[in-house]
Amino acid sequence: AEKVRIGIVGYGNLGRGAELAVEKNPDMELAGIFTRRDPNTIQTATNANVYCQDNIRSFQDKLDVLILCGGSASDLPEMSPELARLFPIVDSYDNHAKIPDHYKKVNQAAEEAGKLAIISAGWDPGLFSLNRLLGEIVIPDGGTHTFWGKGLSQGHSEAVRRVEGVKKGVQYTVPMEEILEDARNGKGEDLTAAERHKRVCYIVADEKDHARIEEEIKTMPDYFAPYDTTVHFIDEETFDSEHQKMRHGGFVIRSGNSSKAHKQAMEFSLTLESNPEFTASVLVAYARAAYHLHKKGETGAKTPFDIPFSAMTHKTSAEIMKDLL
Ligand SMILES: NC(=O)C1=CN([C@@H]2O[C@H](COP(=O)(O)OP(=O)(O)OC[C@H]3O[C@@H](n4cnc5c(N)ncnc54)[C@H](OP(=O)(O)O)[C@@H]3O)[C@@H](O)[C@H]2O)C=CC1
Ligand SMILES: N[C@@H](C[C@H]1CC(C(=O)O)=NO1)C(=O)O
Repeated sequence: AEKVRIGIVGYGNLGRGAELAVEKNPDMELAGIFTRRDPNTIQTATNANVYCQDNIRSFQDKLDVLILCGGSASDLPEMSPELARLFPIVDSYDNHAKIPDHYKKVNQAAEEAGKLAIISAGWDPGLFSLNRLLGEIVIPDGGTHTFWGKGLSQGHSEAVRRVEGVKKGVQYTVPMEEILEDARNGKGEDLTAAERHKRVCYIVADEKDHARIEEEIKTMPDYFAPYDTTVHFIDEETFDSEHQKMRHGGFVIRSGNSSKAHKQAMEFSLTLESNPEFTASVLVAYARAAYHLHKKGETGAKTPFDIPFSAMTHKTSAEIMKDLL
């Protein structure tokens, strides 16, 4: 059977993860990696073809779906609507406060072009969103708790790297343990994410820029402003030796009452050795769905809530029926 031809746009942590994830899916092949940098400077893990992103329009008959791996802070708001006009796309846009705006812009572009776009795929937004909704559906009288980490948030790390003067940077999200325990006992359901987590950044930058960079990070809307944030400035060799891992994970807990007599609880958790490789694996599954749903004539922007698992799997409907038994 014909393979789904994938294009990866943006070769950072997520792009490298996507390159490896395509290899794990026999019904897919990597048509090419597109970058805004000089393709000759890019070393890939799988000897993939690397092209200038400016030339992507000429690939319209050479690939089926684009997986957009740019940053949510400033790349995807421009790229997703622009590329949704040319190809079916999947993105991982994760600035929660601005997802409705992103959806509107991408939907308009995709509808005008008669293309399908799946936005905000990944794990949060993404798999955690699906489990938050499922929890509300099956335990209507209850509360939902989301915890991330301790681990490296790619969205927050990419956002700090975009601050002028930051040479290297990462952000770790740290859940408050005492609140995590309460959540398991159904307490604290009205706490905000900022009341449940601290954010800790490690930055390499010139001393003269430290005060400005710290201020810009701590006041950054959506990503940092509501949180208790700590910014550490370290030298480059410490950064290179201590901050290369991108572990992450977390929980979605829904707890509540099915009657006066009984409490119920539901929990979905992730333990990730590589945040980018896991996220990319989710994006590849949504790329499969984008391909099949687009072929059926579906158009416009979709979120993970709109995508049936049956479109995300390579298995036939008879095979997934067997999975139910
Ligand atoms: N929804 C979810 O659950 C998740 C969402 N995400 C999203 O994924 C986004 C991307 O994360 P991540 O891949 O870690 O970000 P990176 O900073 O690694 O990459 C972002 C872009 O920066 C450019 N870039 C990468 N490395 C370099 C470099 N050395 N020099 C110059 N440019 C570079 C690349 O574009 P180019 O090749 O064109 O230069 C790349 O696409 C995040 O912003 C986050 O929002 C991530 C995890 C989970
Ligand atoms: N979008 C996040 C995925 C999870 C992690 C996270 C956080 O640590 O704040 N929020 O959502 C990422 O980019 O890693």
